[in-house]
Amino acid sequence: MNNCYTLTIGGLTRELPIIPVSDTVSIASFVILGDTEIVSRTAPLLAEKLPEVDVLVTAEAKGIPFVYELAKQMGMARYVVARKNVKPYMKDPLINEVVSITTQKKQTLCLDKQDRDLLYGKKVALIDDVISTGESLKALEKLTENAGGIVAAKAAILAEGNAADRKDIIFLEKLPLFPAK
Ligand SMILES: Nc1ncnc2[nH]cnc12
Repeated sequence: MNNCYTLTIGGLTRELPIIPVSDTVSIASFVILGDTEIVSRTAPLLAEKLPEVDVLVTAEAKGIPFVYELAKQMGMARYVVARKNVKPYMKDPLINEVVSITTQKKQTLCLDKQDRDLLYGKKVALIDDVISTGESLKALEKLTENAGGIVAAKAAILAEGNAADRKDIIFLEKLPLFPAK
C-alpha cells in the first residue's frame, strides 16, 4: 500500500499509514484501539518477557486495551490507568505533566486516590503501546514513583526510533521513524 509501513507482529501483518507529526518527522501510526487480534496475540508474548510485578500501569488512552488483556493474562484483577484530565470524581488527584510526540502538546497525567493506594509500595510495570521519545514513559514513571510505586519494568508492544536501542525497556518489535516530506 502507498505510504504505509508493513508491520508483522505476533503472526499478524498490519499496514500502518505514515503520518507527519512535525515539520521533520513522520510516524507509522500504530493504533491498537479496535484491533482485538493485535491485542490478544501480543499480550501473551509480552507477559512472557515481563519480570514478576504486582501491578501494571498505563497512561490513557491507546494502551488501555492492551494493559487490560495483559493484566488478565497475568492473573491480575486490577490495573491502573493514569488519566489525562482531572475528573470531578477523583479524590486527591496526583498530577504530572508530559509532552507527547503525537500531539506535540503538554499533557497532564494524573492518578486518583484509589490508584495511588494500588501502587503504594508495590512492584510496578509501566506498560504502553509504543515507546518513542520516552517522554510519556518518564512522566508515567515519575507519577508512579510519586505515588510510592517501585518501577520494576517498562514495556511496550513497539519501540520506535532510538527507543529500540534502549536497554532498560522490554518490547516485542522495533518501529522506524520517517522523515516528513
Ligand atoms: N507510531 C506511533 N503510532 C501511534 N502512536 C504513537 N505514539 C508514538 N509513536 C506512535
